[in-house]
Amino acid sequence: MTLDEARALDAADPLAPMRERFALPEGVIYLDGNSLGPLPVGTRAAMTDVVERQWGERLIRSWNEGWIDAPTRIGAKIAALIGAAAHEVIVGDSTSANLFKALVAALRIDPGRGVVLSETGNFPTDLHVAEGAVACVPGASLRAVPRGEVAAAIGADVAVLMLTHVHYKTAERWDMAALTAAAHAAGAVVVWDLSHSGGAVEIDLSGAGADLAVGCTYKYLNGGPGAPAYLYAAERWQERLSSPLSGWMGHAEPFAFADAYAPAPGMKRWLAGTPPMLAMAALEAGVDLWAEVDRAAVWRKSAALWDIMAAAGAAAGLPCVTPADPAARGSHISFRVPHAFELTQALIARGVIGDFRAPDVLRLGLTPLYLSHEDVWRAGELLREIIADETWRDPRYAERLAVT
Ligand SMILES: Cc1ncc(COP(=O)(O)O)c(C=O)c1O
Ligand SMILES: Nc1c(O)cccc1C(=O)C[C@H](N)C(=O)O
Repeated sequence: MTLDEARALDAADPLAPMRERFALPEGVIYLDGNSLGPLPVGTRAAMTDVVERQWGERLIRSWNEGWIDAPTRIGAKIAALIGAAAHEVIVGDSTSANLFKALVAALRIDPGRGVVLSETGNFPTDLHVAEGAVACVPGASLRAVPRGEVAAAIGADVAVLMLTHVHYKTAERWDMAALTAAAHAAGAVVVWDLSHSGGAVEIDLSGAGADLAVGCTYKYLNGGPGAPAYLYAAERWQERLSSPLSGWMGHAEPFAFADAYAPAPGMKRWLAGTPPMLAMAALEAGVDLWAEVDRAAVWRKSAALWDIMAAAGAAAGLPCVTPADPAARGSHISFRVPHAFELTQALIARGVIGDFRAPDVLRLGLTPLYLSHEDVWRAGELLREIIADETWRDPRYAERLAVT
């Protein structure tokens, strides 16, 4: 790929105007939208409105003027992105907390089965939360096996298969329909973590016959740092499952102030406490951008950006750990290299922000809403340069950071 070819792709790119909707700093090529999405321009006005007018002027009346329904309203918008029905998704709490709720609820379906099956090397919070969830359910236990052994390990004792659809480090993608079918055939349910796939790849929860899913909104949905996460429960499970975090906002009648808990119908039962409205407002502004784009164009562009960076990585001699088949991966690309940390820091010093995942992965997020083909081409050129001239060996780039 030449610079002119990249520019020709940009000239024909139907998503190119979306770049103006993000407040990205000058001189930065942002390849970390898979960890923290950038600020949408519209979020500023949304935050001003929620603070100045909704909170400042309308005060508590705002709960009846759109706040109380925000978790289901925003959930319905996210549902459209993940192949769910509008009434199957709710927004609230963190992905970690939602995962806990989903796992405990799923473990309680059949007390005769107690195993949560997952993969070793899953995102740490998934395994940590599963450890905590099994400790809350008598007879339950966690079994994590290497990725290649997961399918064969779905035995009669498995209650829940817990998988991250797109792997945070390698971007490997599970075949959602196949794994869901395999789990169902063995009598288990599946909890999918969509954190690295929501807004990154096409998802069809309904088509896959999915049971439960959770996902993060501060990555590809651009909801802001620590934005509330989402939880999906297929309609067929909604009245049978309830949340172990049985808080008042999940009650059928929160303002009856009853002593005894009675779960709300539908998805509201998964709420625990009061929704964080400032964060909800930012999230909604990010999610609303998705209504304006042709999603098929997003997935196509993601594959084109990937090809540009894969070619640059190959030219630089970097081993790629992300599958080449677009159907088998997410929207980031990862290279395994012993000096990945230093390379990441050297790139950041030159304006290309990616990230490092310990111990040896350089990870680059390819987000079609605000990256051009030229951006990715330039980032690839810089990567080749830094490797060729060995600037990454500068001792400054070895200084460790608390958050990577
Ligand atoms: C697969 C996966 N699950 C969950 C999370 C995050 O969970 P939380 O928002 O609770 O920190 C991340 C990233 O932070 C992730 O990559
Ligand atoms: N949530 C994060 C944070 O608070 C600080 C730094 C990174 C994150 C992340 O989201 C990490 C991300 N899930 C990952 O895939 O590595």
